[in-house]
Amino acid sequence: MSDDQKPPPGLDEKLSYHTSGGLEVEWLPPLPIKYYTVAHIVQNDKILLGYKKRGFGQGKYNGFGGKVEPNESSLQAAIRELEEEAGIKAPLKHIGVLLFIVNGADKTFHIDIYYAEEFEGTITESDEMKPEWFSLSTNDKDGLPPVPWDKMWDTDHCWIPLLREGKPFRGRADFDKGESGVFIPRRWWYGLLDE
Ligand SMILES: Nc1nc2c([nH]c(=O)n2[C@H]2C[C@H](O)[C@@H](COP(=O)(O)OP(=O)(O)OP(=O)(O)O)O2)c(=O)[nH]1
Repeated sequence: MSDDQKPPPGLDEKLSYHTSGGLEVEWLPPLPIKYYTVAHIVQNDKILLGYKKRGFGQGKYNGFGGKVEPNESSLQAAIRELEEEAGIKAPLKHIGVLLFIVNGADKTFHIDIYYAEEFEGTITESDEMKPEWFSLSTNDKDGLPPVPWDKMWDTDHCWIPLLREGKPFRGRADFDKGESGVFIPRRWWYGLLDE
């Protein structure tokens, strides 16, 4: 197996190589794990994302999520965060894991990634997120804007398309933090879970 095909430290399941980058640098050393969630509504060719108004990742578009609290499961946290941040309830399905590490930080983010094709309730803006629909298709018929990749976490383009296909995946993305506080992707790897 060539170096780029080999899963990174921390991903122990049986995976088929999907994509990678930043191979010229080493993976960052392991750090204690903290659990997070991120959830998306995906309906055919459209995806619901939120513009993050404050906190970590401010100014970026992302799915809805946050920290898993001590007395809840990851799925419970994902459902709670989706309701708090977008005002809706959805039958979320687990599809991916992203290990996210920032150079110089004190923890590894283990991010459980969820999606659902349906939801209940009215999509509502919250203090933290402004929800908006985007098109995953290159020739959208509904007049929706395309997914704003340049305003999202770098490397999300590696796995967002897998949500539409319902393909389980695992990945790792290490980032450096630039002087102006921008996050610069350092090394990343994504694989599909062997079914
Ligand atoms: N799509 C994507 N999401 C990421 C990446 N890195 C990263 O931390 N996230 C997500 C995981 C969490 O949903 C969110 C960080 O959690 P947060 O900062 O919102 O958590 P929080 O404690 O403020 O949230 P909360 O529990 O107070 O609502 O960002 C990434 O590379 N891609």
